[in-house]
Amino acid sequence: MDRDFWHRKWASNEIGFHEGAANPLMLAHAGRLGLSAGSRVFVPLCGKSLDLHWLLSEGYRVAGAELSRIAVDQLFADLGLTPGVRQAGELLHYRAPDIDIFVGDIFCLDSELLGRVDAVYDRAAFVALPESMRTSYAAHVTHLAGRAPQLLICYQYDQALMNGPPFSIADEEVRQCYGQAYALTLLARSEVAGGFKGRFPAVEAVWLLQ
Ligand SMILES: C[S@@+](CC[C@H](N)C(=O)[O-])C[C@H]1O[C@@H](n2cnc3c(N)ncnc32)[C@H](O)[C@@H]1O
Repeated sequence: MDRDFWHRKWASNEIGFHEGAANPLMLAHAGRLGLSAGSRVFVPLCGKSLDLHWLLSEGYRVAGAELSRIAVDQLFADLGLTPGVRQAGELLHYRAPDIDIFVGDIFCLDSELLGRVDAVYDRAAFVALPESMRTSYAAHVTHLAGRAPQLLICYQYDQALMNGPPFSIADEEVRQCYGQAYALTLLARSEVAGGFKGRFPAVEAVWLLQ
């Protein structure tokens, strides 16, 4: 998945991954991240997710990284916020009270620019990347977050039935990518209602990384 793939998706509004409400698994399990008012949650590959709206409404601060400026413009419009925008190295930094979004390749983001992170919420980010990128993505996010706890949601399905993204992630891969830096707890496995894209069975696995 190169950058053009995602830019094309946003340009043609082919964003089937975007959910029309806050993610139920996040709502069910975010409590395990030990957040308190003012905690800053990093959402890698955030798109224009309504999960960010929910995090803000709960009194948390949000930082995100997203390749597409279309997505981030829509995110701020949906939030009813007018961001300040500045160039930050190779990235654009969109900011408004309690929210910072870094627009560009997440691999250009460093921990100094990102700032304090109390937790990471990863939905449709790790699973959006091909296997060849996932090890370096996991290491990068772990480093950016200073090993802050993470809530990670992964799909599991028969990869022979569909090319990703989203990709199917075996438990073993989560352990390989994150097991050195974190203690891992599998919080839940949840059947995707009606199957994946209505075509075949799939499960979502929710991991807590501490
Ligand atoms: C499957 S979408 C998920 C978006 C969001 N997490 C959600 O739940 O709706 C993956 C997102 O990652 C973004 N993306 C892909 N590669 C990226 C990269 N290298 N750096 C930053 N964002 C990237 C894409 O533009 C896309 O919006």
